[in-house]
Amino acid sequence: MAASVQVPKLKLNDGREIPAIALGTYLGFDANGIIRSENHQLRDIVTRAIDLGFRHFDTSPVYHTEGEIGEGVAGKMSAGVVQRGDVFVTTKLWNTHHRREQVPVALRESLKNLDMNYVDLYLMHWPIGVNEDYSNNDVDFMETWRGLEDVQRLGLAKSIGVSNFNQSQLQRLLNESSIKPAVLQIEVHTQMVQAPLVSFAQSQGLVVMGYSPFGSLVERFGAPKPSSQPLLEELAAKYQKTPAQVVLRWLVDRNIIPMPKTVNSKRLQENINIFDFQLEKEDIEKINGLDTGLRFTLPSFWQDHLYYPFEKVENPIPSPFGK
Ligand SMILES: NC(=O)C1=CN([C@@H]2O[C@H](COP(=O)(O)OP(=O)(O)OC[C@H]3O[C@@H](n4cnc5c(N)ncnc54)[C@H](OP(=O)(O)O)[C@@H]3O)[C@@H](O)[C@H]2O)C=CC1
Ligand SMILES: O=C1CO[C@H](CO)[C@@H](O)[C@@H]1O
Repeated sequence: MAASVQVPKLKLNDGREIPAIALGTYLGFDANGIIRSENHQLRDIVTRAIDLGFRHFDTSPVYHTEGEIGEGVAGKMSAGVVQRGDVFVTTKLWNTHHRREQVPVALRESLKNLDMNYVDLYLMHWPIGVNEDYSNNDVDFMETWRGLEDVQRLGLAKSIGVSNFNQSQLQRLLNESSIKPAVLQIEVHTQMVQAPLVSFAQSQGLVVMGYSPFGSLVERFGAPKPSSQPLLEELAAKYQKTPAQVVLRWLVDRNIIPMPKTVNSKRLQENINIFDFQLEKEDIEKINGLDTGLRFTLPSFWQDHLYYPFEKVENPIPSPFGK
């Protein structure tokens, strides 16, 4: 059996610590909507991940993976491998629950799915509020934030933060919040380097979590495979690592928490074996140079929403959620 990796931790502005890599658990999307785990695939990968040293799991009620994360963690707790305090669980508030009084209701539902009595980190998934039928509403994300402050005070979430906020939204949140956000979760990969937003958030004391770290590597939307990216191949040979490991380390060396998703045991092991090397500064800069500003998560169907965080496009894609 592979040895367990000792994952370092970063300090949050609320005094707590957060493991420096998380396992992503969004299984993707097909014609039937969000793909669900079958045959306990996700529970088993969480179990394996704990054996390998992963201690941080990222989910959301829209991923339908909270239940199997809870089962995987509970199994390892029963086996005496970890205690609840050794594991860091991040989940998110979905857009249909942005009114202040809906926040504890939504989090209690997530806790029921997880079979836990608190989460380590609760993130506002988007600054965008929608009604049950997915029509837009104009609930101010500051109202929603008051709800996140409430659940932290109630002890249901140890730390709170946001995802998919742009810089001006984050600035407003910092100006108007009673409890400052501890984390900003955004898309970060070699084609979406996010230098200005990352440095702004870090300068304000937030820890940045980078989602879709392989966004530009995997073969989707015609993007090249890792092996076809000459710079990453070259660096992989230099550091005796794989291109995927070089990319994950590039995030770690920028003090960003990578959150790679895999349901493959071999790649799981590959993705956590990144704490025994470090990229030289000039190599970090070379990778920064791959930036094209390409977003994979671009929900342009929400672009007429008052709090849509990204640039608008000419032809918005149809919404996969209701109307
Ligand atoms: N806050 C937000 O709005 C968002 C948050 N997220 C979070 O971030 C996580 C990660 O992002 P995600 O979009 O899933 O994409 P990733 O960038 O993690 O890419 C996942 C893909 O990469 C493959 N892969 C994993 N490891 C390797 C490797 N070592 N070499 C080659 N290919 C590999 C996976 O395949 P396989 O499984 O077969 O290995 C899968 O196809 C999500 O799971 C979710 O938790 C994601 C999107 C938005
Ligand atoms: O986290 C995410 C992944 O999937 C969701 C649904 O497709 C996205 O909206 C979201 O940001």
